[in-house]
Amino acid sequence: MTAQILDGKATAAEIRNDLKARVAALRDRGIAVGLGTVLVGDDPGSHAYVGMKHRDCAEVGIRSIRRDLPADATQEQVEQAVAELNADPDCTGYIVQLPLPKGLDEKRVLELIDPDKDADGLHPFNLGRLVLMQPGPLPCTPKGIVALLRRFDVPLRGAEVVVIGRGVTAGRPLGLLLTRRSENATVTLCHTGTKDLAAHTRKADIIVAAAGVPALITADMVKPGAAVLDVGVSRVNGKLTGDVAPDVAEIAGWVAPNPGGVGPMTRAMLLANVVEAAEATAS
Ligand SMILES: Nc1nc2c(c(=O)[nH]1)N[C@@H](CN(C=O)c1ccc(C(=O)N[C@@H](CCC(=O)O)C(=O)O)cc1)CN2
Repeated sequence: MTAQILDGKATAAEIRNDLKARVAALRDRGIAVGLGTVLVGDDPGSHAYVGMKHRDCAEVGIRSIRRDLPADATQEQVEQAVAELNADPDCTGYIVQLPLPKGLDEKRVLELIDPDKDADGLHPFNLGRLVLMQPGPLPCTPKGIVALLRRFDVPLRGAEVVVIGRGVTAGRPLGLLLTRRSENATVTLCHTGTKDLAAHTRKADIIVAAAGVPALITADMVKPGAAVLDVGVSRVNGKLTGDVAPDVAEIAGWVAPNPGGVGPMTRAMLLANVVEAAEATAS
């Protein structure tokens, strides 16, 4: 079997096209949409992701607001950037690019974001809404994963899903999303303390690997026909490497590659969150 590719790049382009029309409709009603980013330090990956987010904004007609701070920025400087975006009427929503450099209090920074401008859905208030299944902005990677699975008709209802990684941007909120009544999947959240990972993955209809361990998932760990989504990113000898070994595509039914799978969907969902927030205030 050769897996069908869950093409996040093409799907994200379709979503941006739809968002472009919605941004234009808002503009016709006199409502401008603006996305802000706070980027601290020199991490090449973070710089690349933030650059791509602003490029996407330009394509869709969303105004970009950048606050770039040096690697030695103090907690006060980061909090000041957040306060400025909270107060900026041109900023519909914004994100603080993660991870922040060591020594900065990430939790405190996220808590200072105005929950109504929280384009990442990572403020505790909005994560609480997700737990309570109330409407609100959803974290972009899990929202993108669900949109990708739906776009390619991967069955979710009653599916056994194994998520590997309990991080706050991907694994943990994904478990909450997939167990909503609208998705109705059964989720096992695996992590570094999981005793026999393969015993879990072999039973799964869908595997989402977000551990950041190169080639963690190999073909012998996958049930034939399962969907496998690669979210993890590591650098091996300077080359970006995902969590899923290439031979998995020979046994899986669907594969979300990395790059080209979940990453572009994460960015598309960020724009969607900002547009949805603008539409909600306009109605
Ligand atoms: N504030 C946040 N920080 C981080 C998040 C997040 O959702 N919010 N998630 C990740 C990184 N991330 C978003 O910022 C992200 C990861 C990957 C991509 C992407 O488009 N990747 C491309 C490949 C890019 C390349 O070639 O380097 C792909 O997969 O095709 C976008 C965003 C951690 N931080």
